[in-house]
Amino acid sequence: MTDTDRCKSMMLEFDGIFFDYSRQRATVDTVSKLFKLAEEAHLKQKVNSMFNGEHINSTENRSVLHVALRASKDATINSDGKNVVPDVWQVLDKIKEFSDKVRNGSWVGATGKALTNVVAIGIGGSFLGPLFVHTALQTDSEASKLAGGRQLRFLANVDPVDVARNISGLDPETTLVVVVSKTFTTAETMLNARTLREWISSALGPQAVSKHMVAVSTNLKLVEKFGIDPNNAFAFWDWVGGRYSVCSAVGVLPLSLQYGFSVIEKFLAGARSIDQHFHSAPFESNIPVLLGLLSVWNVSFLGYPARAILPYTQALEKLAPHIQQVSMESNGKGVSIDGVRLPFEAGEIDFGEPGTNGQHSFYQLIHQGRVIPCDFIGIVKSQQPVYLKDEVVNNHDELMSNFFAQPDALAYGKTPEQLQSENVAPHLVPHKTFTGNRPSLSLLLPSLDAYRIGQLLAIYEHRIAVEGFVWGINSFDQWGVELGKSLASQVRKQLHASRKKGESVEGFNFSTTKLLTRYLEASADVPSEPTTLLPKI
Ligand SMILES: O=P(O)(O)OC[C@H]1O[C@H](O)[C@H](O)[C@@H](O)[C@@H]1O
Repeated sequence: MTDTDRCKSMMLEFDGIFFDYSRQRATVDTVSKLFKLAEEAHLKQKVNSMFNGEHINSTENRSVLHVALRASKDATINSDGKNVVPDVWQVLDKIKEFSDKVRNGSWVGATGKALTNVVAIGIGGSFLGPLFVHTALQTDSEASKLAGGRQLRFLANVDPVDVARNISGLDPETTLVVVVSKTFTTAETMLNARTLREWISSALGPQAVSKHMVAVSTNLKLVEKFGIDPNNAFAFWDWVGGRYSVCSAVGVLPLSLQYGFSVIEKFLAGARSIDQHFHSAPFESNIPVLLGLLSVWNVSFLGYPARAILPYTQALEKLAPHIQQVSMESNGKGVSIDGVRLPFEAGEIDFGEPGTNGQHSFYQLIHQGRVIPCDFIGIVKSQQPVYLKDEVVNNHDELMSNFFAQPDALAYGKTPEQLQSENVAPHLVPHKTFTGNRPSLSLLLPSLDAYRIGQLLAIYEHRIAVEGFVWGINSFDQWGVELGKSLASQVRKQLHASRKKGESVEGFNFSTTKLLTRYLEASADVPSEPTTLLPKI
């Protein structure tokens, strides 16, 4: 087989997305062995089980049906014997109605002013996906026109500095707060929600809360208990994992408030297109399956534990942070789905930055240090073309020159012989040598609008599921986040007891006792009496 034949067989296209994996360290034979591995792992059956609503998240006894969130109205997707699609569309219709009202000014704040600013409070899956999509849409021409005069901000960290940043320059009279939490118990989100409730009610009176705060949750009882009108709550379901929830009200509500429902409907349609492809295409032409198998190849067979996500557009600057959660919370597991300790390491270390910024930061390590398989993501038509008449190329071509050059630099490198023929000083030859043979793959999207963003999201979601299915783990639970939470609540109790009653630090190991004591002593001037203090910025 010639190299051209090999390359040809490692390129494919689906619905406008061009995928080239010819720069992987894999032969055609490797790929067919990976298909055999997928068969051994019952990949096809596992994918079908997911789409059929079986309880594949066995440790939480739940189905995994984020695909139902973007199903068309007439589709049937069952969970526990019930078609969930009508419920999904009932919420989507409610979001459309509510977001239209807020956007056209028929839903106003307590003082009669239109609500032009939205602060979405949420963390983890209730934050990263919506932030990624928002950041990607901000510079899209259609979406940005529809967002004219409106602001969408995200308050995630429990750090009061994040509160200060989020309310800076905002007027409670024109602000709508959307509290987003699947459980409605997450400590960070609930404290931030109480903080912004105070911000609103101290400015406009407690009765203003019903006009200025709405919620997205699976726990509607707790929403009501918090003081949010249940009519202003937008539901989703326990078969939607937090990190897979951007297509539920978690993302659709804040994004529709900012851009209008019609734009977000296109985003859902893009994700749906990939869902259908993933569900039905044979492995050889299935983009998420190939991506997932190649990741397994890189991690488990070649021993490269990390992956760099390198989109060549600033609009995708929040893709890597979102994928970090989807991938690392899903596949960072130590035992198989049956609870048996894995004889290999699952999961992948994900990080990334948009090109070209990353090139001036960590690419040195990728070119000459450790081997990090790279995802290069390029866009054919820029969201914001710029062309200066005296320049050699337009600005997007300049960006894309790097998108095309970097994978070859990684793949082919530069040999000492080449350097010698360029008369490089002998003592510099080892420093200037590039070993090459460093794997990457390229995804080329025709443009970056709501539809393409939906496709990209679903490609990564399904790729990560494929990896988990092949590794034989449960990609849909996250028990590893619990221990830190319970230890934090022990610390919280201690801080309360020490500040209010002067109790000394007890029950912690030597190191934590020392650190806590020092922290308490050095911040003894912090008010311990109940006074309400809000950031002033
Ligand atoms: O949406 P919530 O219930 O507030 O949860 C927010 C986040 O909490 C935890 O950190 C989980 O590990 C995440 O998966 C989840 O997205």
